[in-house]
Amino acid sequence: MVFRWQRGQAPCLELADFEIQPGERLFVHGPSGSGKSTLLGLLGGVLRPERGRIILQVEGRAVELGGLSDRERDRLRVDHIGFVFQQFNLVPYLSVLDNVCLPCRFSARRRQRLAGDERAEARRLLRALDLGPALEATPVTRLSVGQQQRVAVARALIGRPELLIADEPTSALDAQRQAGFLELLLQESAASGASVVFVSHDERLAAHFDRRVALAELNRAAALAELNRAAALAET
Ligand SMILES: Nc1ncnc2c1ncn2[C@@H]1O[C@H](COP(=O)(O)OP(=O)(O)OP(=O)(O)O)[C@@H](O)[C@H]1O
Repeated sequence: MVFRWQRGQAPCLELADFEIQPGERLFVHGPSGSGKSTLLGLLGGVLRPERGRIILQVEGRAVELGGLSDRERDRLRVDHIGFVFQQFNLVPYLSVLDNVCLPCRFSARRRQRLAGDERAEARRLLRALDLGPALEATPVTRLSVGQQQRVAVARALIGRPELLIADEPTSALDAQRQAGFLELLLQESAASGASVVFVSHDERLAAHFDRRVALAELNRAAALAELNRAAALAET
């Protein structure tokens, strides 16, 4: 699969084939600027590859993202993929509980999986992520960064999406809180059976996952750039 941000420029990503198993927790690492967020954008159908295919297994069907219209891709994303972004992207004027329930407002599929009781499930997730009832009605802007991160995880997991995509959600936490937060994220995603793709430049976090992969191992574009740099250095 090949992706470039601008025509005529070198590809940002040129990936060899790779697969993520259902329920597998994958850790992808690479230095800043190596294309981690770009990879997640492609997996989530927010970006389109120039060549190659991205196939998701949903409800026993193999769905190729490139074969869908924009609307179908949006629908697939909201029904089957949970995102945790670097900046969380919580809605500032909504309470904690309403932020967590938000995906269910847009997805009948997620509501169905919860038999329609999304507020009860939002509360269960918040408790599991160590956020007590006193916080439910609080506007998210009054939470600490660590609390906002956990709200973002609860929102991504509500309605049991098959895939959880997380983009450096621990970058603002100290080492001890990172470990606790990751345990919670992985426990909850395991409970809902979701596959997890988690990207970070911090390789210490890899031990928490089933499999780790360096983006450079997958990315021929990065490998080529590295070879060219090495060749240029050897010439000087
Ligand atoms: N919207 C964009 N338009 C053009 N180029 C972009 C855009 N977003 C990212 N890039 C470029 O793509 C490359 C990979 O960026 P990306 O954000 O995917 O890296 P990253 O590994 O996630 O970095 P970080 O760890 O700093 O978040 C960089 O060279 C970046 O400049």
